Amino acid sequence: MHKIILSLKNTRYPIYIGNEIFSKFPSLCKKHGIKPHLAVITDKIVSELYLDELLSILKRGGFSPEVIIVNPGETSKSLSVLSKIITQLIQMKLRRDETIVAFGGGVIGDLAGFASAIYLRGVNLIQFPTTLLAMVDSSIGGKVGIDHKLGKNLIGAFHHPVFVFSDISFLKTLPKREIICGLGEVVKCGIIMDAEIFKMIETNFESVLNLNPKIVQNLVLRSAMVKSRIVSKDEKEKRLRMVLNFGHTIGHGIEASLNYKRLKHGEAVMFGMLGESFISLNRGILSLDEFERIKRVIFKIGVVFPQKLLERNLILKYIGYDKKILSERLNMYLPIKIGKMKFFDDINFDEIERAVDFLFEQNKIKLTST
Ligand SMILES: O=C(O)C(=O)C[C@@H](O)[C@H](O)[C@H](O)COP(=O)(O)O
Ligand SMILES: [Zn+2]
Repeated sequence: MHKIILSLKNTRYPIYIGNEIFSKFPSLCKKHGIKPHLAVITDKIVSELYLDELLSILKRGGFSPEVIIVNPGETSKSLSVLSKIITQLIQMKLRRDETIVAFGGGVIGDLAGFASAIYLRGVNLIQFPTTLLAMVDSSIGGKVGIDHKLGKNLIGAFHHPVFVFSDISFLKTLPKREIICGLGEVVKCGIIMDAEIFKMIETNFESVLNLNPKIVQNLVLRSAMVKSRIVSKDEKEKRLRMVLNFGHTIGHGIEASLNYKRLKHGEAVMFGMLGESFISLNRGILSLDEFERIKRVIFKIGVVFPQKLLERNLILKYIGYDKKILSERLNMYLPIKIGKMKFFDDINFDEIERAVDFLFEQNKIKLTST
């Protein structure tokens, strides 16, 4: 089992990563002083696959878990679902020094994480990600929150977990589409900071998709390290952390325009990365060669740009509501080569428009997953 320490100004916490480490979970909870009474928040899919096992290993370890189950999918990141969760937490009398375990993918991590940030003004959180996307990205760094109908993650907080527990063996039951979503954030880590990650996907794509444990564990580890390094330098996204938003300005606009249906976050981010790389290409700061590499990898991953469902102007409208734009000017990091980004504070909305138009021109993008 590997351990990465995320160090922040006021706290530090470990990210445990390994293959088939599930049984170690209760002893780690004990090591971190977790009280016996805890709330596991999960979704219907994860609960059908893994909840019995989690509950039995927790009970065997001396814990008394209670469970809250929500519907899977981004639409659960809403005020109404959050409110139901809070009601259940009150009814189960979860105390301030007790813990919520976010057991699931990115939606559960964000939603249960946000519940843990606001319930009784904050209780302990353990991030137990079960999807690739959650393991490499959303479980790390403390961003928790829900969506508003006008935009993604517009309501939220920074609330760090006591620890993150990533067992890559959970990926065996993950649908290919979810693996692909996670790969979106992995590719992002490659482009923004670790060219080796990008190369691994370029050259070992089939092994990654077939979940070769050695390669997958390496990708999860390297991506978690990229994320930890960035968050530890800029916890509250004053500047450097904005690099993790690569692909998300356009990506969030696409997701919101579809009302968070049809395209998943990681898929939308892939199109966002392609669009935002196009801005770099147009500015002459990214070579055509590097741009083509990015495009090839994204096309190879084979996500669908559901042109027929998308409306250019709606996407642009939602991009305009994005918090990155709401706060001040259009600031963003753009790739200048694979593995290296540069910050710009002079992006104008025309460039975003042209990038969105470019995505619509990519007729070659296969319609495979709708
Ligand atoms: O942790 C971060 O910082 C990120 O930007 C990671 C993103 O991949 C993630 O989707 C995040 O939730 C987006 O945050 P937002 O502040 O742009 O809503
Ligand atoms: Zn993301």
